[in-house]
Amino acid sequence: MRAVDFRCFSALSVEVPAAGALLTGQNAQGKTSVLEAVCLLVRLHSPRSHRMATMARVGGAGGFGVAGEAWNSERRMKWEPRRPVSYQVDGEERSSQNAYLSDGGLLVWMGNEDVDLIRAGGEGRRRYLDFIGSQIDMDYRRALHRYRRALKAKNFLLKEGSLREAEIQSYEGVMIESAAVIQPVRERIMKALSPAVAEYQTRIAGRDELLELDYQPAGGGHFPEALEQARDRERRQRRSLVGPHRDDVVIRINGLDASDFASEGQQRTAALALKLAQGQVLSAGRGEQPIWLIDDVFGELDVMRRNALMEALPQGAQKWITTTHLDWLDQASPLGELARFTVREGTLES
Ligand SMILES: Nc1ncnc2c1ncn2[C@@H]1O[C@H](COP(=O)(O)OP(=O)(O)OP(=O)(O)O)[C@@H](O)[C@H]1O
Repeated sequence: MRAVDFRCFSALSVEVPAAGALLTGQNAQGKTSVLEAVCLLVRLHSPRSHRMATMARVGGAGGFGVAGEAWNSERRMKWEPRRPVSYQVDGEERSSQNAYLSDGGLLVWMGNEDVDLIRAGGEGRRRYLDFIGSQIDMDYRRALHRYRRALKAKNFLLKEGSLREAEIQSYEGVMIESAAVIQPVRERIMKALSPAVAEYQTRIAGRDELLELDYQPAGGGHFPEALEQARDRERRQRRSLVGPHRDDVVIRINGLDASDFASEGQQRTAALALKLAQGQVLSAGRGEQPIWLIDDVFGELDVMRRNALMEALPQGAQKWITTTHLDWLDQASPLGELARFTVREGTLES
């Protein structure tokens, strides 16, 4: 993988074997940025920022580029201010993000902030579902994009108290069409996730802990009717109140809502279980292993969970793991075969 003017790296070049890489370094040296570059190359997406401009190196030429071999093809993306983003596969320009991603690879990102999937509001859980849906189903990705655009336009009109009712209704038409793709896929994903998450929770906790996922589509899954019923309220409150952007997933452990009742340890275990299950559903959906980007997780876990996580990660999959120290790594561990690098002030040494 190579990157130019990306975050703190003026030039980054790293050859990684099929097993993956273990990146060690103190805080603020560039470890997460390496994972972020891989994430961008594979999914054109950063878990840290929606704004490409933040990824261009401060003090650099203004733009950035990322390139690398993945899935038997050479992939490149280049971002420059005020220019269309360039996406290339094997030297050929791809016209859009969708075209670039259509034969791209799968990916799971794990980080300590994953605990917010349990603790925080529904937005993170929707993003978690969307990340799966967008990787296994291009129609889902397209529908989500259309839905978001129509929602934004509708909210704009509602906010200005606009009387352009016909226009609002045409955006609602697009939202209804897109929701008819989004919600059934979310439901399917939830069905595939539920047993996997429950199994990982018990495995990582080391005891029986019943973890249940309960998908709650906003409006009870009957979007057009819910929209009709919410019409006056939406006009009064000047914003969209129903639809897939309000769907949620309630997570219960032993019958109790995990955000309110689970212990810190149970929540951390559930976050790991959700990500492991994400990987399982992705590989079942596409018949190949995702790349695992694991940011600073191992050093923060207790021995039992760390060992359980190590064993639960699929053996054949490529893993990129960052850590500030290697005290936790047993030489006999399956992660021992990963290539090792030290990250120091925006440089990488083997
Ligand atoms: N666009 C940018 N240009 C230059 N430097 C940046 C840019 N964005 C972030 N940085 C800096 O890059 C450095 C490395 O950040 P990164 O998050 O990759 O570090 P890290 O090694 O993962 O740290 P930690 O262990 O604390 O998570 C930080 O000092 C950060 O402020």
